[in-house]
Amino acid sequence: MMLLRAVGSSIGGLCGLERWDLGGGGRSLNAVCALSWKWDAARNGGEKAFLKLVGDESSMVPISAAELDRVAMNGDPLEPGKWSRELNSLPKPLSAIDLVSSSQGSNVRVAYQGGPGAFSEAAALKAYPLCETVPCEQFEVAFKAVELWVVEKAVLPIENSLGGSIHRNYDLLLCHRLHIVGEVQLAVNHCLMALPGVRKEEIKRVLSHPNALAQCEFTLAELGVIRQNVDDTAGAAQTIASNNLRDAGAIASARAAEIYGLNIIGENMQDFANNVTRFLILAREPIIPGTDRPYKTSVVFTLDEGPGVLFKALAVFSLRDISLSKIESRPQRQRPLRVVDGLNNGTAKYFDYLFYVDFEASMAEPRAQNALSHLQELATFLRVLGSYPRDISECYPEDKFSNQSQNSS
Ligand SMILES: O=C(O)C(=O)C[C@]1(C(=O)O)C=C[C@@H](O)C=C1
Repeated sequence: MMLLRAVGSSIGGLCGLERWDLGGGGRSLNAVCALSWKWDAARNGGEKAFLKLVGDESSMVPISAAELDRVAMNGDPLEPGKWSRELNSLPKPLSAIDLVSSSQGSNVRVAYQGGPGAFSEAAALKAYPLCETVPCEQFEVAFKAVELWVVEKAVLPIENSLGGSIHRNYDLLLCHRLHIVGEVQLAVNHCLMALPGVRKEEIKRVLSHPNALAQCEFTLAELGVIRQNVDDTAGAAQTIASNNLRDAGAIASARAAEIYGLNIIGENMQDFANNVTRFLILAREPIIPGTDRPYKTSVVFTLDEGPGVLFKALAVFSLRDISLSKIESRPQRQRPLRVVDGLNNGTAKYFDYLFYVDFEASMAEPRAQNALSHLQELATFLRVLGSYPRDISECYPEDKFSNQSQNSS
């Protein structure tokens, strides 16, 4: 079964999504007919239109608005012989070179929260060095951008070594049906920056993302400045530059200082030098997990009440020698309290939780499959969020982190 998707998007956001089932074998002619039919709608909306032929979901071919123009100029799509030229523009078989560039993210659009120069953009570029990064105002917009085919991937922060979990993204993982296909760990060096000529002593307030301000809490307290939350670190730098704020500094990346023309007046502002943020890479489709490298699997589940249920749930992993790398619990928002019959004193009300667990095995391994079928017997709800390669790359280019952990052991 061949599918055709056309996505119209304007610079600022998504305008529409269409999906046709073309039936088997209709890839060429039917696809082009459907394209010229769709062209009017896309053009009239002043949109940049993309056509994606989907055999398996990985063989996407975007067609530009100029190509759409050319197809439309050719007139009646059913006129015999008209389409032989168009057939030449159909997807070509992948070459080894295509595979190398696609692993680098060439032609991949990656959404992140914040503006150019945000740490999340750096994480997206670490994951896909050749990708096109797409800034989003909120985390939720990045989730939706993937769901609505505006981008192929989103890279979003999930935890930081100083600040802990980014709970909003745990909650959003459950509200959306995206899959975790990878992770990126990024060393975060917070710089204090201000307009050229402004000295540290002149700064009365510091603007940044709340997570960034929290990571610099002690340092900023020593400076005695007022802290002001903004949507992202790069946005803080931009606000100072565009409003010519001489009494304010921003906590952001060195790249943000460069982009917005600010001077760096303090480096490594975070309370501990080795500050790392872990990001998740999200996509519409899961990857097929392998066993060729270290993998991680992320699941979320709920449990009934009863003695030792959480202990039993976690034992399914230890029984099979599977290490857990992270446990997080979040209250169940729609049903926060669970009423339980108390022994002697009537009923008690407890918070009801969702448990998020990352374990170090691939879903391709029988021990992981067995652990999850065991967990399913105990859980009232279980969802696999993704099984993906662990980020084992150097986080600090100079390997500062591992030297220090060796020294301290
Ligand atoms: O504001 C940014 O630059 C971001 O990318 C956001 C964010 C976060 O949400 O934690 C990402 C990395 C750092 O931990 C600080 C801020």
